Amino acid sequence: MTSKGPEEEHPSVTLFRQYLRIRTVQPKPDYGTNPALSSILLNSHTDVVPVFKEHWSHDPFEAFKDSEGYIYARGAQDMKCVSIQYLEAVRRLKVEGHRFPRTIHMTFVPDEEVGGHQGMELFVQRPEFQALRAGFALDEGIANPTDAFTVFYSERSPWWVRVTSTGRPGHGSLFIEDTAAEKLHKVVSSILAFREKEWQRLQSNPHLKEGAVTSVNLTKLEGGVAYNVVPATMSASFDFRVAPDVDFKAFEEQLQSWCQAAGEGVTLEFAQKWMHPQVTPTDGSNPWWAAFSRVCKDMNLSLEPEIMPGASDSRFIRAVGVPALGFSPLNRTPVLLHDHDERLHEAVFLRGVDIYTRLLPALASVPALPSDS
Ligand SMILES: CSCC[C@H](NC=O)C(=O)O
Ligand SMILES: [Zn+2]
Ligand SMILES: [Zn+2]
Repeated sequence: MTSKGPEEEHPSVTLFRQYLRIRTVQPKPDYGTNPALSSILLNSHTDVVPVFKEHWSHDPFEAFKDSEGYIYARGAQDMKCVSIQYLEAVRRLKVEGHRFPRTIHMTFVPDEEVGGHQGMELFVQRPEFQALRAGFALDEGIANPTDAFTVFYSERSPWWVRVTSTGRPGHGSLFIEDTAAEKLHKVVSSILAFREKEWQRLQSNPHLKEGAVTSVNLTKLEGGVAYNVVPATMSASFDFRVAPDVDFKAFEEQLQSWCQAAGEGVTLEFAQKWMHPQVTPTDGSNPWWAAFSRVCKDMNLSLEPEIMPGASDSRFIRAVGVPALGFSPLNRTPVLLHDHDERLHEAVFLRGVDIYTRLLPALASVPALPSDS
């Protein structure tokens, strides 16, 4: 009755024995932790994007698991998987009685999918965020269909630009000069020519990944009231994602000059203009990268470091000086974030828990850094 094998041991006894193993011997007790060091922040967002239910094979909020083990749901990849993988890894490490020098914090934030303006953007400015004393953060990445894992060290900056063109109105049957439409057409042509140039640059260089060039899409055209009325105003909206190595001032001047070249009365306004691109180094100069990549090497995981094409909450974290990596431990998985039939195989999900279970001890044990004092 007293002595059982390790599998059968009462969990309370296991916990007791783990506690006994911590050498809290005076006069230099090893309490295991060092709250003076900066912490590790595990961030995830809780919101998900909308669904077109009719295009789904299963109810996107049922989390249906098929006979092969694929779990279908909105958020299966982006990014409810990561939230639970963090929690499960932390739970596992706690159950095993591990203590680390650095504290691990988890944040579950709202509104990432609509820009984070009421979420992480505000939170990083709050005293509660400062109180976490984050030294390094992990946040979401994107699945990788191959054997490799993608890790993001920077992001492109979202610039949402609305170009408004004003011109002479009149009857739709006449050759009216200086119309809003023809001037808007010029700006649209200039911007779409720039798009083509960036696309070609990406296509022609196999070393460049999507996030390394600037993308733009024409996403809205507005204006007009009737077939036979030439409107005095028309507008076009563009979603630019500006690569981190671009000279932002020169780029804005380029946009202005395209508007000016189109004629009088063409102006632009920004609905979103991120101006603080930051790069988290992925070399030996960054001890967080060293710890992260060392674990991946030890686990035989191959990494593909990239610039995130879209925008995540990482940009707010990096902008307040906290290095961050965007990493969702999802390989051999088609990229289905924001798509119909978003799904994740349960084995990939579980493997991700294993990966965090190895990553977190390494990150939370990075020795004291100059930035810690
Ligand atoms: C730029 S604010 C919107 C943020 C959004 N993030 C995830 O998709 C994105 O469009 O990248
Ligand atoms: Zn996301
Ligand atoms: Zn998303």
